[in-house]
Amino acid sequence: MTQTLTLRRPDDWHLHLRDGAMLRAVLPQSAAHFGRAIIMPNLVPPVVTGAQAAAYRDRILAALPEGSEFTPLMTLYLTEDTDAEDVAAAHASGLVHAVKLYPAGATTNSASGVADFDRVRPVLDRMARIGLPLCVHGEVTDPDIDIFDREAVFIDRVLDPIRRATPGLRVVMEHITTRDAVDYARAQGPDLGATITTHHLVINRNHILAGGIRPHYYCLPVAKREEHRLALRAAATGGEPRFFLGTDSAPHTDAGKLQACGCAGCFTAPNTLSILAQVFEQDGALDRLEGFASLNGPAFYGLPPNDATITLHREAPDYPARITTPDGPVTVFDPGFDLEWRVA
Ligand SMILES: NC(=O)N[C@@H](CC(=O)O)C(=O)O
Ligand SMILES: [Zn+2]
Ligand SMILES: [Zn+2]
Repeated sequence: MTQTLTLRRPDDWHLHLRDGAMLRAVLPQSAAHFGRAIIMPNLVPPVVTGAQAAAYRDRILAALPEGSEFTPLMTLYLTEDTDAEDVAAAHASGLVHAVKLYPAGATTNSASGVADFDRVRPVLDRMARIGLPLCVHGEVTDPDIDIFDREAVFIDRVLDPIRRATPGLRVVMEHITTRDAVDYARAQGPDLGATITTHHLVINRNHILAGGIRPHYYCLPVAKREEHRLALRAAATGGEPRFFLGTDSAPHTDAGKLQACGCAGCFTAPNTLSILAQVFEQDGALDRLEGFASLNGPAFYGLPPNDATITLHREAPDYPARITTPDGPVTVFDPGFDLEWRVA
């Protein structure tokens, strides 16, 4: 039995670091294991302009623990008023690596997102020309659409039409949760990638709702039926280059999660790699973990893989059930089974 696993240092292609005290509390958790991360721009107010992204990057760098080698890769939050010139300049300077599309109202802090997709057409056309990827939260917001169908309907009604109208646009389907998304992604060319979270490889909707409601498993897009989880497992562990890790680690305080209308998001940064090693081993694919976590993402984003490596040992990891922050405790995602791999 393999006792030690060494891989190129992984990257996280979808991460929420928040700001202020929460940023300082959660950043060390990601910086301990990951080389780089695509930083989500859904702050309050959102990170819309290049100047705001530069200032946010500076706050992240200032919050990094001494000696840490973590590089934040910044994104811009697409609004109906986004200026294509500003986006292009922020990309050309090397600051911005993607633009994030939130359908207005789809998820946490998405009120400034896009409702009328015609209004962002000039920005999308410009992005296609300069090769800047669009990261997409893929759920429709129509209240008449069942929440478990919102991803599949988004692919048909929004994503595919946008891609047809903007040839050459590079798109990342973020945090996919359905067999429909896996099948769609597989049928596209190399200008389409898809991130998969750690928690969607582990939980289905029963984990949230059966035998009592478990708010710490509630995230968006919400976990679906078991058949969808199995499709995601096959996609993540199957070695196809279009699928890569984006943890969507999304910290909320327990007070925010545990209320009558609780926040969406799972905080997985502290134990993501331990969980992934176990998931890949269960599926007989330990040799493919490096592709998923460390190679496929950089290849899509046109960056070299990290030179540094990370080693895991077969040993129970040691992480707290919740971390303390000045804003209150934040519960770490519980995979529901004992973990066997520890990051050295
Ligand atoms: N995934 C979530 O459930 N929440 C994210 C937003 C997002 O990624 O949609 C957050 O910012 O809390
Ligand atoms: Zn999202
Ligand atoms: Zn997210």
